[in-house]
Amino acid sequence: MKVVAVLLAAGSGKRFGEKKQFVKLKGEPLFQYSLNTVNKIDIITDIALVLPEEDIERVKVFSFKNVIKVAGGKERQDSVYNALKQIEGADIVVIHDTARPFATERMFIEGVENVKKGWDGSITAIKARDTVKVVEKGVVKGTLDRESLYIVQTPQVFVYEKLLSAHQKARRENIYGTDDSFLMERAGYRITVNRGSVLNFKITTKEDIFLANCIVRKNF
Ligand SMILES: Nc1ccn([C@@H]2O[C@H](COP(=O)(O)OP(=O)(O)OP(=O)(O)O)[C@@H](O)[C@H]2O)c(=O)n1
Ligand SMILES: C[C@](O)(CO)[C@H](O)COP(=O)(O)O
Repeated sequence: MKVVAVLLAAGSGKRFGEKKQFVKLKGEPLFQYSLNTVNKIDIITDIALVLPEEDIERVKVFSFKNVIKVAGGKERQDSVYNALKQIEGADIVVIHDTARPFATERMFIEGVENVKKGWDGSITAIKARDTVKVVEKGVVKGTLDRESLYIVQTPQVFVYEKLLSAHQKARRENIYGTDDSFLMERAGYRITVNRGSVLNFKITTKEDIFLANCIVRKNF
């Protein structure tokens, strides 16, 4: 069975202020953390690393597994689609933001196992722990029922052919979402969740890289 990891590192880092995927965390570029984790997972056979087109040639990648480099697109969703087109023949695809350097092997493996059991997809998530309110123009409009609220992360694992068709449908309809599960949900597929962690946060702003540095240096 061909299980391919699509590692996304083609963002422009608008909220961070620079391309965060190349920022060094304890001597290694951020994107390399996800490669290191995926390299330890036997069930993942191949890797597609998605990079900004202008960086593809110069970026050095360390991996024991076969890695193809793919040029990213304008939006995250375009980057995923570019990778899907390059990995024809995959059975299962694992989509992961390299901006989440602390995703664990377990998260990848549980996702793949759920899909092998028959789910169309499995997404890493944690239950909401804070109270979530709807606020419009500074006015609190309501409080959501926390019991059914989950904070969603990556890795997200899908049946390859189904994710490809969900992406094609979204492109035909000019729909963009912030994750791949959204496209699968609107195409009617059944998605489950696997256990995430608060430590699997996304490096979005400079505050996040400060936290990540504390974690890798263990000085908190
Ligand atoms: N066109 C894009 C946009 C995002 N990503 C990837 O998707 C993940 C999540 O995106 P985000 O945190 O939004 O990264 P950026 O797009 O770099 O950040 P910003 O939205 O602040 O510009 C990251 O691993 C990022 O590299 C990508 O591969 N291609
Ligand atoms: C896919 C994701 O990481 C799940 O939380 C998130 O939706 C990416 O969103 P962003 O807008 O690209 O930061």
